[in-house]
Amino acid sequence: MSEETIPIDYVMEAASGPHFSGLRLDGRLSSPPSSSTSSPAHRYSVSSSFAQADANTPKQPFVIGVSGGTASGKTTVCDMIIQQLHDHRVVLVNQDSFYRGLTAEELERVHEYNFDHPDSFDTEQLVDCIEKLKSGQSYPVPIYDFKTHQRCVDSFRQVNASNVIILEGILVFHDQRVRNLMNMKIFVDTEPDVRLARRIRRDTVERGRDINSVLEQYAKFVKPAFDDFVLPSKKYADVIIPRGGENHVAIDLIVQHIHTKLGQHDLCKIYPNVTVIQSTFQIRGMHTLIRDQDISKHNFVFYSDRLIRLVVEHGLGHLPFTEKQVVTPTASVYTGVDFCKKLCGVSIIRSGESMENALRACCKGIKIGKILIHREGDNGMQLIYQKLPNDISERHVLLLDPVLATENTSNEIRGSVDCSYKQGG
Ligand SMILES: Nc1ncnc2c1ncn2[C@@H]1O[C@H](COP(=O)(O)OP(=O)(O)O)[C@@H](O)[C@H]1O
Ligand SMILES: O=c1ccn([C@@H]2O[C@H](COP(=O)(O)O)[C@@H](O)[C@H]2O)c(=O)[nH]1
Repeated sequence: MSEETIPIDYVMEAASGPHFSGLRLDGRLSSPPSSSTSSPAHRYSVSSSFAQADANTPKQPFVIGVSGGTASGKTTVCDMIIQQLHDHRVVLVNQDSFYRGLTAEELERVHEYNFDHPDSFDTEQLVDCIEKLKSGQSYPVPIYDFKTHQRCVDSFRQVNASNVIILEGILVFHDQRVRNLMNMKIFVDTEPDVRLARRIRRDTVERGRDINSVLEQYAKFVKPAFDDFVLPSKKYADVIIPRGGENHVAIDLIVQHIHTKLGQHDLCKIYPNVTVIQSTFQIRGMHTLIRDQDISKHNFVFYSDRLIRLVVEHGLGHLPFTEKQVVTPTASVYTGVDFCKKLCGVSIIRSGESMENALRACCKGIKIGKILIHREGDNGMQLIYQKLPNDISERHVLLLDPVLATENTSNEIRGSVDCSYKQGG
């Protein structure tokens, strides 16, 4: 392995850091592995560069609060927003996860416990969670069990920092400290009788209740608390969605607004030669696979190749063409096109300085025509773009995702690009 490459296991470990959303296994390594062929300096600089990339993340996450009565369709609306924001990393935090959990005494008299009162939530912990996520740190969110009314003692959901944080719950607008953390507040407004019907079905099917206890709890606690706390907090909403998840128009408008706020399109407006390759769940699925510390080397190479192929194909689509005529086996003339320039591939580890050096080294005598950004790794790449030298002759540069900077890329893929460069550390 050359001085400039980094062991795959380490690259993947570093890449599983806090710039990813979603679940993360507890107890993952966060320090470099002890046995490795790369120099300690290399290993240290990769580790610190990831931490740095996080601290330097230019924008704070966009925090959306979604409130509404029980069974109004909050979760459904959140799922629809997440689906439509597929090209951004989004995490969903449920206020329910911050239920305090009942003491033995309270459990004995569970029918007298008011789960709809603000005091039943640990709001300090909820605030701490959102503040940490906003500042780019990950957070161990508790797991609450609606059947036992307890939190799991030995497990939690490790939520990582993301572009968008959605906080959902009946009382997320009640406390001013929580409201102040939000950039957008949505209230899902559904008729009480529809909500009650849904709640009866959901609580008997999913939460282990019988109809009588659901109705009793509804009359004693749920409805009064809705009138006292949930409904009055509706006035804080920026957007009210009647009919919840059925309201596709409202959800489309909200998603459009979030896209604008995240400034994805502005990047392309400011830098006309930047092209962002839209992410899809399929692409993110492959990124997830290659970053998994348990992936086999064979699968790592297989999925890396598939990802690189997407970038290469996209890059080829940006090359200029000239007309070319060929003679077919039946002796007719076919007028087609031929590339008139070549691609230059650059694989970069996500670090401001080393990326710049990589580009400078790679692009000596080359003018950068188009820059392709693969969304999964675009933070570092936006950074480097702003520092690019512009005194170089004409060629196209293709930036591959940093985690793919290994020597395992297949020859077939390597053959698609004119020149490649590997930079580690
Ligand atoms: N538009 C809808 N039509 C029919 N059922 C729905 C609709 N929206 C939600 N539901 C169902 O109602 C129940 C509660 O919805 P959910 O989105 O979990 O509400 P909340 O998060 O506000 O409690 C779920 O069982 C869900 O499948
Ligand atoms: O142990 C518990 C905790 C909560 N509840 C009820 O849940 C709803 C809130 O959840 P939604 O998904 O927003 O409906 C709240 O009205 C509580 O009454 C519970 O029954 N048991």
